[in-house]
Amino acid sequence: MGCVISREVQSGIVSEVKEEKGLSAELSRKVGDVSTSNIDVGEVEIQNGEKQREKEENGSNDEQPRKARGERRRSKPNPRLSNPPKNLRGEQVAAGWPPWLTAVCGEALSGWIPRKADTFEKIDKIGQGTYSNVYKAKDMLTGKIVALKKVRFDNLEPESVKFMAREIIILRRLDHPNVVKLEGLVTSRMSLSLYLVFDYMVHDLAGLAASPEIKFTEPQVRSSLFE
Ligand SMILES: Nc1ncnc2c1ncn2[C@@H]1O[C@H](COP(=O)(O)OP(=O)(O)OP(=O)(O)O)[C@@H](O)[C@H]1O
Repeated sequence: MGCVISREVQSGIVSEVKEEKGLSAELSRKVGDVSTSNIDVGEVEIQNGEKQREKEENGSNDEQPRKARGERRRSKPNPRLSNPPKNLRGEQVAAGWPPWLTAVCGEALSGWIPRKADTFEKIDKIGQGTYSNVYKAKDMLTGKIVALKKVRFDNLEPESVKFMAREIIILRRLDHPNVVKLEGLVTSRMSLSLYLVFDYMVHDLAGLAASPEIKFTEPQVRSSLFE
């Protein structure tokens, strides 16, 4: 995302209806197993708990040869060590996020719900980046004008997904008047496509610099070079 310096409106949070089951499944497979169920953890705990009780009832605890310390820890799971990230992913998938996205940037999604693509009306294509096309659009829920950045995934390569995930994670953390704000994401549970929703900026730095009418002051030049 280039440096954009003129803020006009804010967007709402966003999601999409289009279902792309095959592609989504493929990407999930490539990005890694993002199973959202915690059932296996529960079963292990119950089974081990029952085994432990049986041993105590039979008084057979001491009959077993002592295992190495590390092995004992692995065979007796601590209920407090259940996997919170998996729980979080489960909640996020239930909320409508696609598993492949929660797998790569789940932490950056917290507090958001996905918006549907049909709640935006595209007005015009306004730009293109390395991994994206950018559209001016109207948020039909709020009436605000936003910039929708449609991310392209190159042959479902995990690297391009991770690249996009890094951008989301960093933008979600940034809160600075000179950095355009990421307002939300448009996607859905079975979808592969993803739009980032930004405040719409009337101008960008490159456009202003190219304009003969605009003269930057020295402090402005210093500041933009620093950034
Ligand atoms: N929030 C926005 N408001 C208005 N126009 C925007 C906004 N975001 C992007 N654009 C336009 O879209 C163009 C492409 O932006 P994008 O952020 O995808 O790519 P980039 O930062 O130029 O390149 P890269 O993808 O390599 O980071 C920008 O140069 C700008 O003209």
